[in-house]
Amino acid sequence: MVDVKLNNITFGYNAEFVLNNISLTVENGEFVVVVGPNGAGKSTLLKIIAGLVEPAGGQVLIGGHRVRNAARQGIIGYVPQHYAQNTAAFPATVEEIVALGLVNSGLSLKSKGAKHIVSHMLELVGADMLKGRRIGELSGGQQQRVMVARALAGNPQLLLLDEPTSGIDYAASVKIYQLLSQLNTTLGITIVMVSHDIENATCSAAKVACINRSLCFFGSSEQFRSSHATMRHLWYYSGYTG
Ligand SMILES: Nc1ncnc2c1ncn2[C@@H]1O[C@H](COP(=O)(O)OP(=O)(O)OP(=O)(O)O)[C@@H](O)[C@H]1O
Repeated sequence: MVDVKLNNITFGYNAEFVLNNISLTVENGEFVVVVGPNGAGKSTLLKIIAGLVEPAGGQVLIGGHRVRNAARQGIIGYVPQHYAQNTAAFPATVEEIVALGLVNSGLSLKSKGAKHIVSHMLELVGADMLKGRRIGELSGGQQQRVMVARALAGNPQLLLLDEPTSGIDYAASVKIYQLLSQLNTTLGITIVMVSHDIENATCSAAKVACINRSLCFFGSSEQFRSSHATMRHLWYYSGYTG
């Protein structure tokens, strides 16, 4: 378990200002969903937490360490956005994809130990029956489960997920949220997830961070759901007029 501290994070792509002075703390073992309209900077913020993008200003601390050190130590598991769409023609099997999560573990990916971990991770996400299948043959929901298994293989203390249910049907989405809740409560993994599915995500996550380039709201999911002001702010900036 680790906590995540964002201190005054600021970022822009070229001339475009994307994140403005964002500060928040995700406590040890907490499950936080990041919501906000399209273009709000959610994916960018997640990439900064993952250590994939360097902020222009401010600091990210994961368990008290600078994010680059945490990434090197394998503390972070990251599931990127739209993975499913990028893999259609990819020839690797599910087992091979999940084994990639072990590249920093020091284990040979062909070793018995690696195979054991891969099987265990696939069991954990309910995808063990898929292990010999090619990743590109799987449905979006199945692929997302495999990607969560890959992220878990490195034994992360922090799991970052960028829209894990995008393009996935309602029933499969609910199963993925249930899986994440279970991983959070049984393994104590800290989770930060970007999602547009406010209804389901706020049922699984204990806290919500609503951003629209700045932090608009950070508090409990119950508070968020009952806060009409927050919802109005969110929809106003997303162009929603209903
Ligand atoms: N690599 C990039 N180069 C330049 N601009 C980018 C890049 N990635 C994102 N942006 C811009 O930064 C802004 C924030 O993008 P980001 O993907 O972080 O938003 P988001 O909240 O995740 O959006 P969505 O909900 O649509 O996925 C957008 O205006 C986007 O066009």
